[in-house]
Amino acid sequence: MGHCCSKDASSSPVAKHESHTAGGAGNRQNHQAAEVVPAPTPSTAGTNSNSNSFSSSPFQSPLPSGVQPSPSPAATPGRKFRWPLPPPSPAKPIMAIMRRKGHGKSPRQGTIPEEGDGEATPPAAASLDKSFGYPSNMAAKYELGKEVGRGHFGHTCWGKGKKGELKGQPVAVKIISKAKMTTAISIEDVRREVKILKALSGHKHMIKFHDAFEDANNVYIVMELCEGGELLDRILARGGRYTETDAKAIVVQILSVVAYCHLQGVVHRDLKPENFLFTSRDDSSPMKIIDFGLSDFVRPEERLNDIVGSAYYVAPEVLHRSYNLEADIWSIGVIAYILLCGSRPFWARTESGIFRSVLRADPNFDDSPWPAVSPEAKDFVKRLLNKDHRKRMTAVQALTHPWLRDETQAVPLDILIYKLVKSYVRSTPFKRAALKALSKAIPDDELTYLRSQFSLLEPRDGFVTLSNFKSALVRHATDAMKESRVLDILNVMEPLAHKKMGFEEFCAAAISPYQLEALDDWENISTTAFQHFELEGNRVISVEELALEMNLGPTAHSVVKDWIRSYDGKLNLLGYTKFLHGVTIRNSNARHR
Ligand SMILES: Nc1ncnc2c1ncn2[C@@H]1O[C@H](COP(=O)(O)OP(=O)(O)OP(=O)(O)O)[C@@H](O)[C@H]1O
Ligand SMILES: [Ca+2]
Ligand SMILES: [Ca+2]
Ligand SMILES: [Ca+2]
Repeated sequence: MGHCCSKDASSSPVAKHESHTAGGAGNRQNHQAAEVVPAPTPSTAGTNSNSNSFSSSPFQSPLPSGVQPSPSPAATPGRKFRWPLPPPSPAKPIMAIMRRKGHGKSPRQGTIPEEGDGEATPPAAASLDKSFGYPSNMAAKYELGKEVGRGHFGHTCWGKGKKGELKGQPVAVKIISKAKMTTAISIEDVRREVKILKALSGHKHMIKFHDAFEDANNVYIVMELCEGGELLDRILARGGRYTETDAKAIVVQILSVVAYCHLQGVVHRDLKPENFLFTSRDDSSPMKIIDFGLSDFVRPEERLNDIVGSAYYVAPEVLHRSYNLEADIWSIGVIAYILLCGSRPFWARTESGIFRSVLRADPNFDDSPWPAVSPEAKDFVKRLLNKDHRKRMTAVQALTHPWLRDETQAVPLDILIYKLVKSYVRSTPFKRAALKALSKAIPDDELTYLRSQFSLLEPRDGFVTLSNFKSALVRHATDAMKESRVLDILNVMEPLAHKKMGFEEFCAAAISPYQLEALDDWENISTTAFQHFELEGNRVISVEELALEMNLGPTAHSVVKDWIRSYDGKLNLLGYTKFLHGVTIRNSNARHR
């Protein structure tokens, strides 16, 4: 059902977005094959339970006769049929009404955000300051032409430089109406969009920013013009499915630019095929990432809590209001899934149905074409679509995954190693011994990644210290990194200042037990690791001491008792793996730390 029905539709931002949804879809149909049917918007969902509403899509095989699609995949775990999913048509933003920064609501496991979650308190529009400090003389520098694209927040026009370097050059001008900036948050979003575009311009898959202007009615963002259309349109034109080779070329470009954003402490929060543009019509044209309208700066350890993005692509932890960079990785998983099979991994007719699916349903990897997809590709997608954000690969790790690995390409620096090494140098000797044993059991695939990261730290005589970590970050810093305060993490890595770390110890420091646990081979890995631990690190430990090591309260004593062998007072295998994870008993159902 419509999500804005309980609110004053005329003034709610949702209503505005809804109307733009319609405009966007109509616009798209003009330049696309007529048979492409966008997914139903929630406002039509309640009245239309007919599976034939998608029958004209090029991706559809018809449902078995008499089978009604369930409105919620998650609610029907034992179902016999998986209905064919609709095509990946333009996604609309998650209802703006759920957007509440710093809203005191703590994430609750298993709750699904609904309309009205988060109070809608439209501030007096008159009190909003809509001046950005951008120059107003756009007409002097650029000529404006016809519309080339439209989103929910703005439309984009063709333009041409009138003077200077860009004289005679085509550009794109995204026009964002000030009338639609009805909250302080939406104004801040535009300010941040410009700031981020400016700071990140430079990567080869990043849209190049030229200028920002404003007048009484609009903000204008002048940028490089991409003439090859959206990735979404190419997916649709191909009938939804890419060969693995073609999918790889797309996914590598996405990961490469997202790895760059992430190192700078920028989370995009709206990764979807609509937000990647090809520079030219050419089949082999490179792609550029656009639309930082929902992006934010984030420190490595910070948790963001506002629910933004597009429902089909939103990560579960975003719905739980506690997330960081890994949320983007989930969205890339959704895109990769779509490229490889032509359907969405999480789908339902209503927004809350999609959320339920995101939170609880396992994507289908069994039906056609999945049996014909390589095991590496499947493993790749599964490791992006892990519901536990701690188990997900980072963008850099994904680039070094066997499905994509390319020895000829430079691997970017990964902020994850800073987080992990930081925890390592601040942990107890017993924990470090446990991690050292684990590092001796890791598969070669993981070593490729670790080697690349270690060499990016430019070790001297095989050793790194805090200054190596510092200069590696500084070497890659843009203005965005100042804003996101990524460099702050170096302050808490202080124990490394007077310590030299060789590759062996780096491996122990820069591995994540959570990520390793997600591997099919985890049982073998942990058993082998435990054997090393038995030889070198397993010492006698009391229940009290173990609880202390793991930051557990006295109530946990009865649980950890079972992790210690009665005959010699050392950890057993179960205790070892639990200890590695640092499970907190009381919070073991809270997935966010
Ligand atoms: N640099 C560009 N060159 C060509 N077309 C562009 C460019 N930037 C944006 N567009 C077109 O304009 C559309 C809208 O731009 P953008 O995605 O930035 O707007 P938005 O309103 O924030 O969108 P959304 O609804 O996804 O939030 C894009 O989907 C694309 O088709
Ligand atoms: Ca769009
Ligand atoms: Ca967009
Ligand atoms: Ca946007």
